Amino acid sequence: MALAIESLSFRYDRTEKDLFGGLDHTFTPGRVTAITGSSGRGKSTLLYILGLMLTPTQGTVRLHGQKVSTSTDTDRSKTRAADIGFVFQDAALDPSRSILDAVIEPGLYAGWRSSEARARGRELLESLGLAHRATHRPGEISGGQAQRVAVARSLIADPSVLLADEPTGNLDAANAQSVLEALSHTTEHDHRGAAAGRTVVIATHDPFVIDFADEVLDL
Ligand SMILES: Nc1ncnc2c1ncn2[C@@H]1O[C@H](COP(=O)(O)OP(=O)(O)OP(=O)(O)O)[C@@H](O)[C@H]1O
Repeated sequence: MALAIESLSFRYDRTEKDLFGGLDHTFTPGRVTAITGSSGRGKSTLLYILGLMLTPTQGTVRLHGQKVSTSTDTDRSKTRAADIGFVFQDAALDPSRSILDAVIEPGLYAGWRSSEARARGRELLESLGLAHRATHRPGEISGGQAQRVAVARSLIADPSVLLADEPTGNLDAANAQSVLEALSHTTEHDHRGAAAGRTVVIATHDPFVIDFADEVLDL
């Protein structure tokens, strides 16, 4: 069991209503789960909780059997760097650095050697159709290309858990397909020797993503 929520409840403040009402779910390694539900149901919030950026009001998040939702800030940051990739809806990239530098940054935080991270960064950009943009600055690429850069960045450290918030929003069908394949593909040379594949969780309204997913969690 890679990632699970147990009796999960969350409120932004006491006057707001509970978003999940004691939700239980186990996310299966090697599978893609689409989180669906109408606007405001808490799809993004659930990703932030799974990504250890928000703490549940009640209930637990378990990663590899460990109760991670209640660990210290330092431990949660370490877990995030080592295990969790996140594709945000509005990824802000440093305008002064190249696309390749933006992509490899989380790999360097996770302890990858620069040469190793750069090689993998180039591979990821290639698989997402962006090899020719590696030396460009973020201001020189389109919205759909920026979305794919955010995807490459989330994958650089080969996380066992990948959380993505509407990663195909600006993409045509061919690019949406390559994003979904990249997100769900685990490299053979996983530096931690982890098996069983990546746990991928995608918050989405996109029927193409819902169709691609192995499982759907409707909020
Ligand atoms: N920082 C915040 N403080 C207070 N309330 C918030 C905050 N962020 C989100 N909310 C509220 O929590 C609820 C869930 O928001 P969330 O963004 O998780 O929903 P969503 O299902 O992802 O929506 P969408 O499909 O529109 O992106 C909404 O009612 C939203 O207004």
